[in-house]
Amino acid sequence: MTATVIDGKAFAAKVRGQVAEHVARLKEEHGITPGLAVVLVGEDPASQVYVRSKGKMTVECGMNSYEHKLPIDVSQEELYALLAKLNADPAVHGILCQFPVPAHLSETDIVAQIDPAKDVDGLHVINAGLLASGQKTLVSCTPLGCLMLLRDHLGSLSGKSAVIVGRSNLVGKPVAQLLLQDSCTVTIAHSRTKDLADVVRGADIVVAAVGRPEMVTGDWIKPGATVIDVGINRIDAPEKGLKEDGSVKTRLVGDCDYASCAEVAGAITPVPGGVGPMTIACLLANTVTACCRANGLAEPEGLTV
Ligand SMILES: Nc1nc(=O)c2c([nH]1)NC[C@@H]1CN(c3ccc(C(=O)N[C@@H](CCC(=O)O)C(=O)O)cc3)C=[N+]21
Repeated sequence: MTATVIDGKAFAAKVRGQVAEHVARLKEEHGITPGLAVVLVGEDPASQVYVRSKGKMTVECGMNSYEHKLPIDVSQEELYALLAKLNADPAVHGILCQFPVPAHLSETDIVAQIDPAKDVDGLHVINAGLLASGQKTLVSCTPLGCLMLLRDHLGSLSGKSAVIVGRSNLVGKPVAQLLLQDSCTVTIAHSRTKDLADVVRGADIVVAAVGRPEMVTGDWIKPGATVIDVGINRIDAPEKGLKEDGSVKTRLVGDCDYASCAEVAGAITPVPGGVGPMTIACLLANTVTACCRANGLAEPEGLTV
């Protein structure tokens, strides 16, 4: 058997199309343009690429993009002052501080400075708590993207057994909350889980979010299961040769060993082209949602849970 490939890239383009429609309607009917502010500290090349791509797609959807680049040695006070300014700015409906940040800053403390109503990353404890208690909130982009892909592929998730490998606040925990809300029987497995492969073999739905390249192999997968690979790992690919500067070329792999998992699974998300593009699409969706809520307007259907 060969798994159906879940095309996250195509689905993300569809979601961005829906976002653009809502944005156009907000403009026409209410004269409002949603705005997303992205804060980047330092000059990490990978982060710069992501931030540029987010800004480009924000504008493509008809929204305003505000990029704030701060030097790597920016003080906590200066960063918090910027966040306070963005919190107070009525043209800004979503705020995202790109992670990772330099060691002298704390990601937890940064998120706590962001107005929960503008926390389009869904990371503020208020939003995490609202999600955990089943209330309306802004849901983290990657977990929301995983849920959209699963619902699209499987329809109802009710009664299915889901095993999430990874317990991070960014992905594992919120994905578990969302799947529980959709009536899955949820297990959160992690590095200390005993007989991890056996646990995963019981799952109708596997969400791999550990950050370990190609850790989940085909012999862990129940035949026909749906596999969502959240991992984005850049590994050396000497078979591709050398870059101009003499360093080894790299390739992107997930937390699943794609070839062996695809032989057993019913469906699987590829890396790249799976969950990654959905993360950005959901960030844009969250910005529209936050904008509608801020203005007391009806929320876009299909873009929230
Ligand atoms: N506050 C914050 N929120 C985030 O959501 C956040 C963050 N910080 N820091 C970094 C991670 C990473 N992340 C990705 C988003 C899209 C792709 C994506 O679109 N990937 C493409 C390929 C990209 C490539 O080729 O490098 C794909 O999987 O097809 C990947 C990774 C968001 N993050």
